[in-house]
Amino acid sequence: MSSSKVRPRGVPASRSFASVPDPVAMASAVEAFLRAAGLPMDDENLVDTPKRVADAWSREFLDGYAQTPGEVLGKTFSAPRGSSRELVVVTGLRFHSMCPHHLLPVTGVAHVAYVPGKHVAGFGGLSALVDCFAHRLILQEDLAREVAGSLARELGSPATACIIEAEQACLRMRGPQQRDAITHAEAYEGELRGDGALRRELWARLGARR
Ligand SMILES: Nc1nc2c(ncn2[C@@H]2O[C@H](COP(=O)(O)OP(=O)(O)OP(=O)(O)O)[C@@H](O)[C@H]2O)c(=O)[nH]1
Ligand SMILES: [Zn+2]
Repeated sequence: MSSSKVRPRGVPASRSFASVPDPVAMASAVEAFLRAAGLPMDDENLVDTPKRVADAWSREFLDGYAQTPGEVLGKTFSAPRGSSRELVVVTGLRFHSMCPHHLLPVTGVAHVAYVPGKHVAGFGGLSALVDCFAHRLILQEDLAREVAGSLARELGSPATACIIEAEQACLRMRGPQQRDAITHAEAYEGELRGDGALRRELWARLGARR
């Protein structure tokens, strides 16, 4: 069977992906796109562009499809018992992504919080978890939901949150031309879903960093 028929590891069956990335076919498609835009493909700055674009997209911008949350979280540790099961908050996790509608960049920061259940994650794993979903074609709201949801599942956590602040090139550079716009999205799971004391504590701690 050709490798192009194999769905990447970690891609849920509910999502339809025709194949794993094929950088050679991607490069030809980029070349066809540039030619169709009327650009001279013998220009020294364009001649290698199709390959550069295909490499960047297949290796960096879409590599999240080949990852699973469990793998990228890496080694987890048994949660400390008793009173130390308090809210863990990690702010300012920088990420980049590509918007699914215009294929333009989104850059931003994610703030991730959870109450340890059975396991705690290494902080590096939390950053990798954000990238695992950011490096797919995903809406910002879904990015927040996927991070909060997978953290709850993988760590057996009773409360998780992911808050995203981003700069969307499709809002800043085209269409509405809102050069200063910052978009916000948040997602909560478990005990953080309700607007109670834990949610207030989270926002107090997020507010303290500003
Ligand atoms: N909610 C949400 N919207 C997004 C995200 N990324 C891009 N968009 C928006 O999706 C919309 C796509 O709208 P369309 O009407 O199909 O495209 P468009 O005519 O180019 O839209 P305008 O940007 O309004 O000119 C745009 O308004 C984008 O700003 C995201 O992560 N979340
Ligand atoms: Zn867009």
